[in-house]
Amino acid sequence: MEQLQHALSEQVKTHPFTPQSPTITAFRAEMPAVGSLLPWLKGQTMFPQYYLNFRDSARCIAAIGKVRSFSSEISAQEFVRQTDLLVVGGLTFDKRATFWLPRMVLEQTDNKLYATLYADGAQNPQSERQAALDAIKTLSNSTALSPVRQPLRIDTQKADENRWCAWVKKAVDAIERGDFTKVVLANETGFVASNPIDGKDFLAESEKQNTGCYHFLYAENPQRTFVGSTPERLFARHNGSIQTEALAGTAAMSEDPIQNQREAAWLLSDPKNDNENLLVVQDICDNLANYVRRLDVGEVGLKQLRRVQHLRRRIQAELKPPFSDAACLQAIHPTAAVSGLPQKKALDFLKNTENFDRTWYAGTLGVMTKNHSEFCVTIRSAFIESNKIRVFAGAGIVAGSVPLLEWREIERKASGLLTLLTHHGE
Ligand SMILES: C=C(O[C@@H]1C=C(C(=O)O)C=C[C@H]1O)C(=O)O
Ligand SMILES: [Mg+2]
Repeated sequence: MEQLQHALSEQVKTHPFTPQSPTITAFRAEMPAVGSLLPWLKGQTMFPQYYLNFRDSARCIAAIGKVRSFSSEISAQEFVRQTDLLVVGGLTFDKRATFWLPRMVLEQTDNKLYATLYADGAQNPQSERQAALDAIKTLSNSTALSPVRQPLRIDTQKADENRWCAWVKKAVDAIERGDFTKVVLANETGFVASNPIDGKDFLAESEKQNTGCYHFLYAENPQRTFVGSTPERLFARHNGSIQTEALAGTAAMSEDPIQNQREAAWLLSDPKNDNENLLVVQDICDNLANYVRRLDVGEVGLKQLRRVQHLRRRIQAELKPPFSDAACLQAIHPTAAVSGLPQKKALDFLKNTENFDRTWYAGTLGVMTKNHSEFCVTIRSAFIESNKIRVFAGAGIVAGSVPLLEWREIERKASGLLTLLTHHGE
């Protein structure tokens, strides 16, 4: 990190910081890859803080501070197109957009660590120079990660087993009446721990145990951190190609490989779960239709995790120019994997049934650049506030859904995060 500090200070010292230049300057430096970026992030006091460890590559981003903000996906995209810089952020479940250009971004790939520091020419030159120098100092801050295991006590639950089963029954009745074909109900459960839970420690433990996922963290301020480990991609775009997927339909996973295989065979042949998945395929394909010139849906496969396994169909498409991330976000989020189908009817049902605001749960977080953008779906997630944690989990309700089985499904999904606190790691 000293290497990065030195290289960046040299650049900042010689930069003119001309008054009222509208442009953003990016100062860049690189060094060989280090271990996890989470100890660095844990050592920071600058907010917002953002972290995204990608699912299918070694790429990982950690960012602090904010130089510019964008309250719509369109304005974020315009900025990215004009400047060729990166923005981070996303959309809440109900599509409120928050994107920003951070002050400092660390990006790690297989073998390199890149640091980029941004300075805004539209700001006062003296204060921008100072802000840049302050950001460079953060590179030497780092706090060792600590274990997170501790006793938890359940505090509040938006739906207990009985209420959940009533919600599911109401949904199945509405499906039988023909109001909609799928709705994804969710629950929020709050727990109290004896000591404060550190979001970075928690996520580091999740990275160890919940492999095969995107790991994300977003903290707007020191009081509240949104974290999670999701198996689900919203989309990844490389120039004009996008890769998305229908991830829906669930069976149990345990430490018993024979049992897991039995569950997998059942999942792959169960019509109710296949229907859950196919409705997501239909939703994504219909919503992308206007923006693509070719679209392929892959064969059904399995996405196996620590506590659950899912059906997955990969979807690959060629976008029509001008390859718009904003259009993709608006077209497919929230997919029928987290909302339902038809969407409007399903969302109305959720508004009248769920007794909490989802905010960032089942939203999307990612990064946007001119040529490459990637967003995950923020399920398997939680809010951490001091010694309290609120965990979210949902399940797709379709014709044939059995309330008690859907209850077990959401309890298993939530356990992916909760067992990090309550069980012994390896
Ligand atoms: C809504 C969630 O997961 C979604 C619902 C699934 C299902 O019902 O089978 C599977 C994966 C996700 O599409 C969640 O984990 O909160
Ligand atoms: Mg399900």
